[in-house]
Amino acid sequence: MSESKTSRFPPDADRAGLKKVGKAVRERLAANPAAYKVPTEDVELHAIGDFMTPAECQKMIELIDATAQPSRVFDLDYSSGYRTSYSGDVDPHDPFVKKINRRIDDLLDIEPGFGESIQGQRYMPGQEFQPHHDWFHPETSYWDLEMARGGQRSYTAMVFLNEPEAGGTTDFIDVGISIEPKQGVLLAWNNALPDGTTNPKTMHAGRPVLQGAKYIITKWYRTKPWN
Ligand SMILES: O=C(O)CCC(=O)C(=O)O
Ligand SMILES: [Fe+2]
Repeated sequence: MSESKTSRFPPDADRAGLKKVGKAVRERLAANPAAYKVPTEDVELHAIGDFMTPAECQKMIELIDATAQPSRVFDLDYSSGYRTSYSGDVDPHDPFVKKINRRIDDLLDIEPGFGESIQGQRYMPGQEFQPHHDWFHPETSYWDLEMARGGQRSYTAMVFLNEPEAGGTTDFIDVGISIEPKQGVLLAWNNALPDGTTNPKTMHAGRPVLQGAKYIITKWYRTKPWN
């Protein structure tokens, strides 16, 4: 990276916040018999089955279809092919969306204000989300902005709303884990290590859908109130 810039925020900004959120969620999920810990040392990754009912998933799919726009990954635009799904914030004031939001906050025991708005995504055949980290990288153009409005991304929660006929797995590339979409299943992972440093091994991808469609919701949590 040739660009050099001065930042108000060091690369490990938010280390204490990441450590604190990680500890709270770790304790919460350890006490939840419905939370299955995916067996790897590299990433704190849990799956919770039947987190949303089939009827709730269907309702969310309809909201996504009503709002979907080409996805943007910050300064990478749609045409870059990095993230080719359709996405959009489902209406955060909708009572149904609020209910699901509260349920995710409660599952993880993260303060409600720390979560970004739920984002819906729809992938059609050929569409994908290429390998990336959900945590913000210090050398990006939006680093200072994001550090100032909520801080680093701490936890990610994602729910599979349906099952594409082929493709569309969520792969943790460095860990060698590939997760098949299963309706109603929530995945949650810590973007940091227990010491509060960001975890490079959280690199993951939404692989191309080969047949059918894939619908998910994602909610990213910060370390401070987000707006
Ligand atoms: O579609 C997927 O499986 C991954 C989505 C994802 O990585 C995200 O929303 O941050
Ligand atoms: Fe992601």
